[in-house]
Amino acid sequence: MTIQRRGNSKIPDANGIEKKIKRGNALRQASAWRGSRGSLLVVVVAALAVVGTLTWLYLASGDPYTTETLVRQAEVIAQPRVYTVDCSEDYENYKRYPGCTPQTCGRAITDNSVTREEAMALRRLAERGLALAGSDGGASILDLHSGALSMGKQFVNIYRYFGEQITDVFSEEDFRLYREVRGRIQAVIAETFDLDPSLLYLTKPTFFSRINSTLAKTQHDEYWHPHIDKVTYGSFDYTSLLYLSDYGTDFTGGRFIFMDSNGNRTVEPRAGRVSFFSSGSENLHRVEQVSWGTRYAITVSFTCDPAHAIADPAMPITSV
Ligand SMILES: O=C(O)CCC(=O)C(=O)O
Ligand SMILES: [Fe+2]
Repeated sequence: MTIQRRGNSKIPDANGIEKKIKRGNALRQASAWRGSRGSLLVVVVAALAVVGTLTWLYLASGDPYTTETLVRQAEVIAQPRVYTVDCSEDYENYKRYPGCTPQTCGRAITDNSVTREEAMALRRLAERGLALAGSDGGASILDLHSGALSMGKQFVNIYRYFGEQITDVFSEEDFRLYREVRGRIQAVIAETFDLDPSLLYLTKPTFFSRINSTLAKTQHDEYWHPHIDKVTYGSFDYTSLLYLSDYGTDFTGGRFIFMDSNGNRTVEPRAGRVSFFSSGSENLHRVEQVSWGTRYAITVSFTCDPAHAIADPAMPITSV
């Protein structure tokens, strides 16, 4: 007799059960994955919404802090490029001199007042003077008016320290060139700010600066701090800077930066370039740290107060 396997089709064998279990597991895993994929999608969509909203808010409110280059080294500016800014209240703490005290404030740059040849001659003068000593740190100054010269961690008076020897270093021609250039800077400041040039006076300090990337040794080497010239120097009403070397080729870093409430505005030094501005807190500024090379400049500044006027630097009268 044939033994029939009854109900064979209905009762699954061990293999069949195993397969079902595996299929069940696979289905459960797939649905779990579908579930986590769904929540991931929600997170991504939410993140995109947040980023989108922030970007929109940022663009709608305007870039809160920008850096604008007012003039690049390679440009040559024939006519002063003038930017007016509202005058600060600083001038109210000082006696006003009609025809001179800033009423319109601002900043301007020109490459047309001093030639590159004149700038090179002044740079050679600075190189010769500063070669006599110089700071141990990265910033040295030479003030032809007072005679102050950086030496190590302090200053010496070149006219006293070197005596008659100074006539081997500087010539009458050097002082004539300084005077000539000072006069032209005075004229362009007066014209730009609509002043009577005869009511503007050279004031102190007026100095050559040489900056390199050597580590600062004293506070005098820390030229990069933001400052306001009228606060730092008191007598200044208009500051001018005559650059004697080129940003990018003679040095890197060392750009001049106007620090406005809504951003930085930079001037890239160029030999022969004159940058000038009213000296109050409307023109808070700093110099970027020099990262390579050597930067030369002259600070030439003017006051409206005759009591703070100084004479042009001159060769001291040496005894015969
Ligand atoms: O050299 C410069 O560009 C700026 C110097 C300066 O800020 C200053 O002499 O007060
Ligand atoms: Fe300054």
